[in-house]
Amino acid sequence: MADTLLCLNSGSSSLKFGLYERDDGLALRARGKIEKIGIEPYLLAKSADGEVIAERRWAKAEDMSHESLLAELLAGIEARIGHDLVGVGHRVVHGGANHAEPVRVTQALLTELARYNPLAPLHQPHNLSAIHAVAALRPGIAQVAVFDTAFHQTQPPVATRIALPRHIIDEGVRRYGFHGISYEYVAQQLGGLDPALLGGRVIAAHLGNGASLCAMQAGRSIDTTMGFTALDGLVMGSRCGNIDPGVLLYLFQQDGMDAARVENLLYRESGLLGVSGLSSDMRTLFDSDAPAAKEAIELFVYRVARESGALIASLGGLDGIVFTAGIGENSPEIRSLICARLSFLGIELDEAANRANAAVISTPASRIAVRVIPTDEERMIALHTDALLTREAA
Ligand SMILES: Nc1ncnc2c1ncn2[C@@H]1O[C@H](COP(=O)(O)OP(=O)(O)O)[C@@H](O)[C@H]1O
Ligand SMILES: CC(=O)OP(=O)(O)O
Ligand SMILES: [Mg+2]
Repeated sequence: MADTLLCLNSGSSSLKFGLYERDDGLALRARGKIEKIGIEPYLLAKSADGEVIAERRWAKAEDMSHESLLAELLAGIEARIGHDLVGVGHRVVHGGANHAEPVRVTQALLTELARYNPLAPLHQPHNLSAIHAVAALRPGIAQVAVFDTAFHQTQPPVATRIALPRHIIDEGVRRYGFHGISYEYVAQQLGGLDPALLGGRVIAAHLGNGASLCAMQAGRSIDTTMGFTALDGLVMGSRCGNIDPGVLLYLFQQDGMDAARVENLLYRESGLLGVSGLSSDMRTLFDSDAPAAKEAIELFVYRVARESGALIASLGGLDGIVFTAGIGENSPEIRSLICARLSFLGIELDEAANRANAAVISTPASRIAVRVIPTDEERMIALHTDALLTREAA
């Protein structure tokens, strides 16, 4: 039986996974997602050729913690493919300043990473609890942490600096950037599809539930819209993005909110959800006739274009845009609206290609190449986990 790797991407309300065969060039054996954790968990897993291999809904009364759901997932996987799991790779959203590469999980690492829980409250505690759950269920199995921050370690110091007094900066208060696993995968794919473009100046737009832009020069991150935390930058599903810090003072001083209330407001009640008053989900907003839903979409697009302008200045020009993640891969309307706002750059969209979610959606005459590259964070985690375990065994 072939050695397999399990890769986990655990978020606030979802747990995505991929299962890869090590000796077969990391061929995908199964992938899936548990959604709506904490509400009404729903598992859908498919084989590499798309056959449904597991589907389950949990009733409200059942134990549906991340840990118990992961236990069921592991049992289900092993019932199907046997006991050949040799390693588990995890997306860890915040790696702080010390990790430019994936690392083997140790007790000391877990202690270090738990310090970042307050800096990524929607992700980090779940990332770490998945690691603890695997350690409890399969003691001794090799676990690898792959960081969302690592790809951005190539940013120049000026891009990471925050204009606060030195003693605060010295505490590690700086811009890090996130979605790095996705950006690294997109850069690799782009290198295969269009090496000349990868060698140039590119904005990669990861537009999902969390959303950010990455300015890439020669395939490396030189700037990004997320900063110290994954709250910064674009308008997101339920996060506000870039905000005047004076608003926070107002909330504390005038509205009398405490830190926990403000954290909840900024991470869970704002963004598309806050502006629309309806939903954090872009599809729901498109299905709605409510003026507030339209305003939320308009603001999302406006801010992508505005932040793109900032990154184009960081790059000193622009050669291409790559859209990825849930909205970026699947919403021709959003891509078209963003590109219309940026048409002054000489972008010309091929509307038929855009509607078809084609790989290239700009016309041959367009001064800027516009592409769609589906991201695959689980596969990127598998590549890193495999490479690290191979190095260790050598
Ligand atoms: N066809 C579509 N049109 C518009 N938005 C879409 C479409 N498909 C998915 N999305 C949006 O993608 C977002 C989820 O993106 P995803 O990358 O899966 O998020 P995450 O991994 O952060 O949970 C949701 O807002 C969802 O509505
Ligand atoms: C970092 C981040 O925002 O991730 P996600 O898009 O998965 O929420
Ligand atoms: Mg995501």
